[in-house]
Amino acid sequence: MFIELDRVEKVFDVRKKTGFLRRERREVRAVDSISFTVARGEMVGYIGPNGAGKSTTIKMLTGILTPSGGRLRVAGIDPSRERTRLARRIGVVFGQRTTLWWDLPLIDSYRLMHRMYRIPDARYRENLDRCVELLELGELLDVPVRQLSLGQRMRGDIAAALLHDPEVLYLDEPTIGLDVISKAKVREFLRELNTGRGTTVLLTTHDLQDIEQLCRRVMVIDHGRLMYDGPLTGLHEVGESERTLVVDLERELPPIEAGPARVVRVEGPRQWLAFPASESAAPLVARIASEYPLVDLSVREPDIEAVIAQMYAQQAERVAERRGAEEAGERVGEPGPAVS
Ligand SMILES: Nc1ncnc2c1ncn2[C@@H]1O[C@H](COP(=O)(O)OP(=O)(O)OP(=O)(O)O)[C@@H](O)[C@H]1O
Repeated sequence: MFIELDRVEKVFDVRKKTGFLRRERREVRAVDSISFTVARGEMVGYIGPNGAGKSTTIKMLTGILTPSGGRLRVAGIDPSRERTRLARRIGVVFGQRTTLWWDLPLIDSYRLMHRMYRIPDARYRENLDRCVELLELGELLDVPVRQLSLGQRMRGDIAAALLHDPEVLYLDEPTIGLDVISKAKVREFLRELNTGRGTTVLLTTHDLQDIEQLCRRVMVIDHGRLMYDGPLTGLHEVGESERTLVVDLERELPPIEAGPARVVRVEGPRQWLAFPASESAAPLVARIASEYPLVDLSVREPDIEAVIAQMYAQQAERVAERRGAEEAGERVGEPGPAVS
């Protein structure tokens, strides 16, 4: 397998100021025992709500962050140990940030990368020419990056990530904020990259159409846990299975025992318990209230369900808009009364 994660964890130690001199320490379990594999040449969607742990996973895959536990390999390499060696084989695009030099013309960023990454001349030329052609960058090469539109800059960034011919490309929101035409260009390019060149692609996005048009497989992460791994068609099943009870206790205590609910997260005196969505929360709440020093409590629907519902709603809206536009077009095109 090209990418392998075996019970990978990332725990952040966060210190929060709670008083003049007091600081509270708490753990954030950003990635919680995630296991998956990706074969060479696959294109996989990696989705989840804000704060689910997507970026943390990608940062571990690139070696920027070291896992707190578990085993992780990309092309047989342990990313955090051999980050430089791995860097030659991977490409990364963060939609919200650019790796390009803001004040320089686009081509100068590419020239700098050519030298910085010691890309052999022939390979650099060939890759640059291909990206310029397919991403339609020809007229943009002499334009300073700050003057590019978001869509142009994104295409520029994708080219930058591919100049050294990586075997795998990680994309974090590559179509965010782009207009319909730019989105289509980026998607078309990624499809060609994956099918034509066999580049493995891991795609993080909030846009269901990205997934629909590009990925046969999608992985869903929520609260650091992998909730679903399979074809897009099965996605609606996600989140239907469990709800979460968020319990605030008077003090830090060992994990609450209240089957069938199970504690999935503890942060100081706050505990999160997952329980089957089909069951009523009332008996569970009553039991915890009688056995534990309870301060506050709330029931949370799965975030991921909301995200997926939103993704589908947006898509439905787009379809409705398109239909509306088509119908309006038909009306305009309808023959009017004959004029003699
Ligand atoms: N350096 C850090 N220190 C402390 N906590 C962090 C750090 N980086 C991320 N976190 C926390 O880890 C959790 C997962 O964050 P992450 O950025 O991986 O989520 P995400 O799924 O990429 O979200 P988004 O869609 O908003 O980008 C969040 O609770 C976040 O606050």
